[in-house]
Amino acid sequence: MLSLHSISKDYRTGAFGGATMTAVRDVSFDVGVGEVVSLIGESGSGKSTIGRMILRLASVTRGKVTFDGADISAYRGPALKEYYRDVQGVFQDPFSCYNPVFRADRVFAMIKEEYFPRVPREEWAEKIEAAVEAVRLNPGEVLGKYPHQLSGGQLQRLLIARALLLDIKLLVADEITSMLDASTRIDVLNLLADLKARGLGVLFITHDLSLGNYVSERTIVLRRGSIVEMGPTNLVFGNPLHPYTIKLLDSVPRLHEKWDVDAERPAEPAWAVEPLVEAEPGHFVAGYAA
Ligand SMILES: Nc1ncnc2c1ncn2[C@@H]1O[C@H](COP(=O)(O)OP(=O)(O)OP(=O)(O)O)[C@@H](O)[C@H]1O
Repeated sequence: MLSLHSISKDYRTGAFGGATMTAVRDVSFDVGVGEVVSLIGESGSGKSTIGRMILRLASVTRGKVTFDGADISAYRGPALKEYYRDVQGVFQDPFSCYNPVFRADRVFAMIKEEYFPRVPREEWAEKIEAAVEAVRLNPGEVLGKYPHQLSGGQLQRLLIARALLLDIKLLVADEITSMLDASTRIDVLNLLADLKARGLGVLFITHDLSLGNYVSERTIVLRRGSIVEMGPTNLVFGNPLHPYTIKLLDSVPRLHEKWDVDAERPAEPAWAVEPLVEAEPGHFVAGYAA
């Protein structure tokens, strides 16, 4: 379904844009139909940049992203609109996606105008109810409410319901649980399991290793823009082989801390991007030597 072919992203930095920094380097992976894949790494490792490139919110500097075999960079106008029928993103901060002046379900009206202008009002109302129920919300409790009358978890689920109205094939979920409290977080994770059961593919972007372990069948560990380890989640968690993954697993309680680039650099002067080696079937580790 979705394939990343050696994609890289350079950002221009410096006062006059004269310098560049490579935020993502030679990243390749696939997300299959109905597959949940976790993309894990510390803050600044390039996870969101990858999500944004998949969603066409950031350009790809080198390499390409294909969906069902077609290069997505070529899509313009109607073709891009069709792409968004298949692929949608949900992000960290649900509050920022709503205008406090309007009722929260206005987000559905925008989809109707754009994609379903001719669907009759009653049929549309039924579609909305079904989508809202699919995200484990009670339509009577949430429809017609203003954003401030709903919780972060409810707002987040309404955004997922909006994506479901389009009958998408892939959801890019970027830190969708990080602003939720612990119990709501579990609800949203259970919801992802439901979505998977419906055949939806999910790229679950998180800095929280334990959440990745909970939801995904495949895990990709990103470090400074490069993949250091990837494979079936049980192997990556049960038999981590790259020193960075081992360190991440050891430091689970501290993962929310901002990664301090300058503080870490002197300790690892010789760090380089190493090619991925298949250490055991399906389990790839950068620079692995048996
Ligand atoms: N628009 C931009 N211009 C310049 N640099 C950027 C831009 N967006 C991101 N970066 C830089 O690219 C690197 C990767 O950022 P990115 O947001 O992809 O990381 P992340 O792993 O998602 O981190 P977080 O979990 O904090 O969101 C960071 O060093 C960031 O400062």
